[in-house]
Amino acid sequence: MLMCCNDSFSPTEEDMMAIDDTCVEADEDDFSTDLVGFRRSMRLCRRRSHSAAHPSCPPRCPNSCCSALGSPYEEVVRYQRHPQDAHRLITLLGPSGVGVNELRRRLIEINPKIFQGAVPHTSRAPREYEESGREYHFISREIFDNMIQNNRFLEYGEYKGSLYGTSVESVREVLNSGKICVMDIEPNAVPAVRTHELKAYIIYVKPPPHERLKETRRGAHITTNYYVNRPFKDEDFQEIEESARKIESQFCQFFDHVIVNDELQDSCVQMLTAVRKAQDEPQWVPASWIRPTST
Ligand SMILES: Nc1ncnc2c1ncn2[C@@H]1O[C@H](COP(=O)(O)OP(=O)(O)OP(=O)(O)O)[C@@H](O)[C@H]1O
Repeated sequence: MLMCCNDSFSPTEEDMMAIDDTCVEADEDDFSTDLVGFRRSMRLCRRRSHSAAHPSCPPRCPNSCCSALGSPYEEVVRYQRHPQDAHRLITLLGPSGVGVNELRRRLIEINPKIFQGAVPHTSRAPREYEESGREYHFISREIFDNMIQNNRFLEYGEYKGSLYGTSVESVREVLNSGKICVMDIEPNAVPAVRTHELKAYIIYVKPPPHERLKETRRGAHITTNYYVNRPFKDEDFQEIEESARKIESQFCQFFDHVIVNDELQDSCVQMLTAVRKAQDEPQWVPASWIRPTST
């Protein structure tokens, strides 16, 4: 368990042991196909996802998102979250297959009293064991479309004929409960989460050098558009590396922290430290988050 005093926390020896336990448990975990499907459907659909905020941003966007994407410069100021303020949204970003989902899952597993994911929405029918508001908010396609029109999603996409998306409201719900919301995003959602309200802290998950990538993923399995849980192949590593290069070349200015996902346990420790710093220590953020400009 993590200590959490006055909204701050710091990993202790016990936390590190919890990380060890989590890692061992997770290694031994044999995820059911359904659970894999649950985790994957959001991520796979995100590969073809859209960000709701981008097209709707006014020319002088107060969120400094669109303008920052197109400009090499952005005015920044030092910001420290007040203990009474909502936590910053923690977002994990990285090439598909690098381990973004694994890290997010482990972080929440380490201390679900502190970390939580936002409940996504979907237009697909619930399965027998699913409960609306727990796995997903199950809504009709019509309502989903309506929410898209009203810019209620941070990102959304279609997978196997159903829509999936994460709404600002779902993230807000977690933040309002006092927990730290952890979300994995696709690059095109960067503008949507970089807002005055969410103050997203973006952790980029980077693949390690080629040989280490191959070595560490020797016993691991990947889920692609066509296969659930098959061993990694050389082309997967090449795809991860190629995708990493593209993300880095286009989005590196938005990375608040970079984790090279080599050994999982090290990555978990690094992630905990980064998350604590994001919440409790001064960070550079866009000036417009602190002094929103009038439009
Ligand atoms: N550091 C690591 N060492 C060994 N295996 C890892 C490591 N990180 C992740 N994995 C494994 O790699 C596989 C892919 O990870 P994960 O599902 O988190 O990928 P992802 O980045 O979310 O991509 P996708 O979009 O395909 O879901 C999983 O089986 C995971 O357990």
